[in-house]
Amino acid sequence: DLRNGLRPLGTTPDEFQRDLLSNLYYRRGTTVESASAQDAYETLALTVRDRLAERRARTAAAHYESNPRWVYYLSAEYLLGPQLEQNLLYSGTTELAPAALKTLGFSPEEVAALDVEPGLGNGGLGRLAACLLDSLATLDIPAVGYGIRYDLGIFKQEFDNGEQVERPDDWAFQGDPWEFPAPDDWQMVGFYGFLGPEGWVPGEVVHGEPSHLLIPGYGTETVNIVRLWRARAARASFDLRRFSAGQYAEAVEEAVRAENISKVLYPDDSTDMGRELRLKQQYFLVSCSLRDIVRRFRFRNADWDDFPAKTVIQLNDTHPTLAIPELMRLLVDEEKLEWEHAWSLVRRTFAYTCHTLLPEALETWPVDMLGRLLPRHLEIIYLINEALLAEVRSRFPGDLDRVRRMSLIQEEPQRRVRMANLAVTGTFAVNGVAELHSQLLTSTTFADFAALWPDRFTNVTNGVSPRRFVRLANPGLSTLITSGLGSDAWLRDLSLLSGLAPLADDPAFREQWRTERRHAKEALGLGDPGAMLDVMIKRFHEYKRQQLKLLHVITLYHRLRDNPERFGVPRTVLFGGKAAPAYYAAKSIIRLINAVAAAIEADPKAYGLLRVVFPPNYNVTLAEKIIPAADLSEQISMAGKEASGTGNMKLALNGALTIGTLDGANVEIRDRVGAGNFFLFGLDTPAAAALRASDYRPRTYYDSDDELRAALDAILSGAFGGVGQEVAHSLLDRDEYLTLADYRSYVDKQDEVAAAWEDQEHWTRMSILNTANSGFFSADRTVADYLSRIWHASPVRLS
Ligand SMILES: CCc1ccc([C@H](C)CC(=O)N[C@@H]2O[C@H](CO)[C@@H](O)[C@H](O)[C@H]2O)cc1
Repeated sequence: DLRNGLRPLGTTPDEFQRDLLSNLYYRRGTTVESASAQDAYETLALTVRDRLAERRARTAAAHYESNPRWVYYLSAEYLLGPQLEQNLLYSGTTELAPAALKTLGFSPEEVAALDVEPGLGNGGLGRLAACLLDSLATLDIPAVGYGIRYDLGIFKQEFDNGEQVERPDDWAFQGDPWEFPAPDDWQMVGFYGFLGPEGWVPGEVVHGEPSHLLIPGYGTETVNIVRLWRARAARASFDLRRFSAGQYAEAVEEAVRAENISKVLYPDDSTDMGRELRLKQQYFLVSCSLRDIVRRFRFRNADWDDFPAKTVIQLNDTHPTLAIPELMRLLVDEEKLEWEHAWSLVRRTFAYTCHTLLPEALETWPVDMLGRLLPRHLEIIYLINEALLAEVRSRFPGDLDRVRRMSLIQEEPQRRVRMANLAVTGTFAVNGVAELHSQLLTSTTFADFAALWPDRFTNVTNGVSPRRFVRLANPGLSTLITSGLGSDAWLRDLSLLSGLAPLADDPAFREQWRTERRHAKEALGLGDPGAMLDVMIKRFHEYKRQQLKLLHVITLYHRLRDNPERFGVPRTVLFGGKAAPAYYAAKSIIRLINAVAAAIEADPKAYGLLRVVFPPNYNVTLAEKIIPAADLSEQISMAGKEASGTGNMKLALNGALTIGTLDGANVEIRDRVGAGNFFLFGLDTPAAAALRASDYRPRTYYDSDDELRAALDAILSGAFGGVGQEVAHSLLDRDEYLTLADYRSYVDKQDEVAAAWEDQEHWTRMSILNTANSGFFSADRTVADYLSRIWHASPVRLS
């Protein structure tokens, strides 16, 4: 191993420079004279990667040595973000890169622009997975993330005449210097077929080929991995006979069919579309990953009874829930364990995190589709259901409704398998992602299961990586925080931020704070740095209520035109986010926002007072630029709908003030930063639910509120490029998420925001206190909670 003759890679500028050049020659196969920016980027990446790979080798050796309890994170999505800056920071080579690149004739900015992020996720769920992996490594926990290596990630968003258009995201067409292909660890996955006397006989077999990316810990030696599976046709599937007969398409048909499984990420983040290919993707992920997990277990263990002691598998929402019947199949059909024995192992191995409250986001699969694709798994699900319903009947005799509600099989209108019920039944722990969310799960979505298994339910409030979303995204403010606290220990213990609170009373520190924030706004270059930057960045969904923010913008515009004294302070409103391609209502809101933005931009009266900007293709890279510059964070979802939110945490940590409802983690943010440092408005969850359940008439709000009526009438009249009437109609007729009911409270609260902004000393004080009191929202704390409440794994420190 490393100590035997392998010289550790150097950390001096010369050694780094030398390694960069040798990588340019020997691994990139080019010279300084003819090196392109892409050559420079890839060479730098390899040079940095080597230093992490060295730590990876030592980590793997230590993990093998200690045969620890492993945390396996199964997720259909990972939003890892751009890798270069992070790996430079985590390998301690940030300072070495600029000089070395200079010898190749390129600047760090030129090269960083080529650092394309792997967009292997939609939004919150995918980014949370990435933040948790970062914290698992930083806390030296033996862990592996498993996912799918989609060829095409989340679509690129462009605007055509204000309309969202989707372009394929071929993120790795240049190859990815950060990944390690490991085709030799391939796995076989079966689909379709029939149940013969000897068990399941698959009708189609594909290969899963893994590659992994390094997940370095910050301020520690540990380097874990995320293993991503890519579908390939089983060996030699190319049909030479057909090819030589000129049937070229047929010759590669099987290969294309196989590769399609990991071809593209499904861009929906809240509605179950029930596509068969998505089900194939989910089974492909869990089958490859479980075989790999069993292979790793077998390295050091022989007794199946040790499996739950050595292994905890976290299901990131319902998407990998097929792992439960798949492990049952492996243990019963292949390892020949007794059913009950296998079931006791399975239930002690899996845990499930639910990330939503929207009924339409809870996945259900048609029994006939699942039965055709995975006949043995349907059989196993039926057997699991039998045992479940027997337990329900014995605990709640005669309660047929409860049996019907809890069954893994929905009978009406179509027979479908309820993946959330299966996830709860086959796991030892179920958690929501914020206090309010977890409460609502046990009082609504999973109330029946909470009555049956109360101890199974817990909460783990989300968190975010302080390294990526403060240190890397906001280096200026980070330096000021470190100087204010006297050390950068806060990067590994974010609770230390509380030491900033006294500095909120220090005018000099406040001045520096404002200066750093101004620099971030200038760097963003979207709107006048002196204006308040009011930011709403998240996926588009009617429950998140981008439409409410838009009604406020139109109201401000009307005030600006009709009674400027009520307008308030110069403001730039920034929207960022994608809508699922098939989500028509969300795309209408995007189009209307762009139309309103254009109308205001074209109105000289608005110049310097009000501006709406909507940079396309919001992703992790853009988030890192926008978040440090934001003054006001819009967290305005209908109470009871946003499971947690994580953008809210990133913005508060960077000193933005939040205007928000008592929803998701907003509740905990407000509790920690103090009610005086948070702009609360709107109906809370019980009030919203009551109004929703009553005969809510949105039109009454239209009739009784002049400003609201004026705003909706403007849209209806086609004042904004003649678009958006359908948005206004749906608000007046249905308004499922109580936008009109919360309008007045919101607009009035925004007036308070404007008044607060007038007093910059007061605003800066609140800004510093938001950062100081948001240490709780570190993903390190989140992982520590998962460890103490669910995972119970221990760190393996490298000597
Ligand atoms: C079936 C289609 C589908 C795909 C993805 C999802 C995700 C669960 C949606 C998601 O990203 N949820 C978000 O998860 C974040 C991390 O926990 C939370 O902070 C957000 O509140 C939640 O909306 C639901 C349904």
